[in-house]
Amino acid sequence: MSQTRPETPKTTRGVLLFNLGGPETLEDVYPFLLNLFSDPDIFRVPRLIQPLLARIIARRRAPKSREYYRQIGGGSPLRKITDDQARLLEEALNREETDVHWKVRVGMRYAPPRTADALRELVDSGVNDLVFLPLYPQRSRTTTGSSFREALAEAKRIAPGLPVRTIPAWPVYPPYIKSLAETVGDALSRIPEEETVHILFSAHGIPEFLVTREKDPYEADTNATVSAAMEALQKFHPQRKLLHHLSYQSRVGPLKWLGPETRLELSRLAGEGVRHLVMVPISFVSDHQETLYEMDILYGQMTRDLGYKTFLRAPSLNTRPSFIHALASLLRESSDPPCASAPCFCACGACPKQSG
Ligand SMILES: C=CC1=C(C)c2cc3[nH]c(cc4nc(cc5[nH]c(cc1n2)c(C)c5CCC(=O)O)C(CCC(=O)O)=C4C)c(C)c3C=C
Ligand SMILES: [Fe+2]
Ligand SMILES: [Fe+2]
Repeated sequence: MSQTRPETPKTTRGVLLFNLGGPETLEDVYPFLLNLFSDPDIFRVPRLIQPLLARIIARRRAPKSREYYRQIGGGSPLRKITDDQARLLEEALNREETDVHWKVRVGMRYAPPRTADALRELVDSGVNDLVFLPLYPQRSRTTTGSSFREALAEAKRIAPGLPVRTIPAWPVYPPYIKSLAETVGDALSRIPEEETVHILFSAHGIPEFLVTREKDPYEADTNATVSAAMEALQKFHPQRKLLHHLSYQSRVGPLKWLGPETRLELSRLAGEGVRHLVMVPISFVSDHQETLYEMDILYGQMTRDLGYKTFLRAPSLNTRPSFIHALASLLRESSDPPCASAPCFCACGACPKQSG
């Protein structure tokens, strides 16, 4: 008589991928901006006046913002790309036979699919535990911190006791760095090998006081990504002469932001006689307004006017197989939050220094 051993039941693990979200149509621009400016983690004003101020600023910003989205086809592709990333990641994770069954969903901060809905869907489907993975490689209170704060509060409300693990950041995770270097390699392959190429990493800016006064780890994480990416590039392209720079884009409002500003760096480098430039989006893993409008259209025109011979933008990671593979290994390997040993604002509960 043959005996079948009872199989150990699989753990069903829910993964929530975080991103900002973006307006899918021009009508979505105002509600998106209203949600963004209502968030005290991204727009810091006295709590009592935030709702009123958020409406005023969103209304004032909307026409300018709409014009950007009009120029990239009438809306942000971020939702579609992130949904594709989630689907491919889930397939990659479940392809390997293990005792875990993975379910991956997207939770956006300011646009559908909203974090609370994604979380509810995962909990209702009977997951045994949850992993929160921001699609921001570098930590900042304005992005990772904000998403974690919302999602951890929501998880506590709808599923108290359900184990939650957070992956606050992955700025130098080798498979990510390799994939990022690959995108730069795509651009380099279009420039003759004997030419010196300047690589300009362009990151999304944040107000400077967050770093200087509140020790937001964003600038340090960004520097770490740049160093690791350059090390990988030099290894993969030993015969190329590569010089690199880092600047910050997308400033909003009157405060001083991290610098130098990308637009000014482009002028400075042109003044120094730089001719071949590859721009690398660094805080974003997916195409959206900041890559498609700001980099391709705005800086594209600027570099033509400034007389650059070559201006190429490294493609975004999007659904690049090596990137999906990097996220899958990150999820499989992660156990404890890496922020347990460094200052962090992710509100994961393991950070040694948190401010309210
Ligand atoms: C209010 C100030 C802002 C801070 C600080 C900020 C930080 C920050 N943002 C991203 C990534 C994205 N930003 C996006 C849009 C967007 N961001 C701001 C403002 C701040 N961002 C605004 C006003 C907007 C709307 C667009 C505009 O009017 O310019 C998006 C989505 C865009 C899309 O097309 O889908 C992303 C993604 C990071 C990584 C970051 C700090 C590290
Ligand atoms: Fe932004
Ligand atoms: Fe943390």
